Amino acid sequence: MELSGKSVMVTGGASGLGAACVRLFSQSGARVLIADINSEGGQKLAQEIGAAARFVQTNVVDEASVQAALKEAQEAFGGLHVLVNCAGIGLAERTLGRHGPHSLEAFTRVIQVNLIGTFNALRLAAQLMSNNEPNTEGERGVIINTASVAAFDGQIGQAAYSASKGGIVGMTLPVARDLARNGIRVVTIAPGIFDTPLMAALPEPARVSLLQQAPFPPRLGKPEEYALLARHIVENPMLNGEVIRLDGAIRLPYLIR
Ligand SMILES: NC(=O)C1=CN([C@@H]2O[C@H](COP(=O)(O)OP(=O)(O)OC[C@H]3O[C@@H](n4cnc5c(N)ncnc54)[C@H](O)[C@@H]3O)[C@@H](O)[C@H]2O)C=CC1
Ligand SMILES: C[C@]12CC(=O)[C@H]3[C@@H](CCC4=CC(=O)CC[C@@]43C)[C@@H]1CC[C@@H]2C(=O)C=O
Repeated sequence: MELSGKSVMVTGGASGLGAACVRLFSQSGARVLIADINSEGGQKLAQEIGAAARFVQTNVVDEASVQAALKEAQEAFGGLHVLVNCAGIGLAERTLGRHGPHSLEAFTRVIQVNLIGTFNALRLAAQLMSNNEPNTEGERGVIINTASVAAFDGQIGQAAYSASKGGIVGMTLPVARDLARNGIRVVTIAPGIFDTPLMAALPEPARVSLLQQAPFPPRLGKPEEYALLARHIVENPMLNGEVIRLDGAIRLPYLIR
């Protein structure tokens, strides 16, 4: 699907990987709805982009909140062709720590935002996309999810985070199969380690240690590199039902030192 003239919603679009998609997609001629819980960052980015962008404060976990964002896409842009799911949170907590077992509340929160929030946004977006006129390939929409390499090589302290990302990996194929009859493709990106505010939460020694494990290129990924792959997924109709690692060949060690 060609991006130019299309309507895109980016959850978590106020920061990091999502913000890079907002910038690249709007430069590519799309109109972009930034759907993020962070209103300060979202409004600032929408102002930076200008007429091609809108911000709607959105909590991906909440059905009414996502519906309100989609209503804005319908009213401001005439519908929705592409959803990029980037909203997510991190957590580091051992299953059995010094002070007792993992907090069930924290585990539930990570699953809620990362996994259920992704499904909530994609199911509601798919409904809106299904109203689109198909293009010559029969495509009505494209959905891009964000997992993590932690879905495959989760580290100590990442039970909740890895479970949430593993859930996104696991639902990619069945959701793509479900939506095939609607002409909607579904692809998940599993990033390695990217230079974003989420990553900045990691203490410097841990960052250095992780970078020493990066074969090539020996650096953090740039958010623009994530956005380049997201744009390619939109443009390439053969990509569907797949999880693509974008990681410079990194394999996470079992422990961040
Ligand atoms: N930065 C990295 O190295 C990697 C990031 N990821 C994943 O990529 C995605 C984007 O991460 P980054 O850009 O690095 O993080 P980030 O922290 O820069 O951006 C995440 C955005 O999600 C928003 N958000 C959080 N909870 C939300 C909610 N309930 N509803 C709506 N928005 C919400 C935040 O306000 C923030 O703007 C996340 O799902 C993360 O797990 C995966 C692998 C590596
Ligand atoms: C999620 C990821 C790996 C992590 O677990 C960390 C997170 C950045 C914030 C963190 C700070 C900590 O003190 C503990 C670990 C963590 C939750 C990292 C951002 C990207 C990493 C990832 O998903 C890799 O694929």
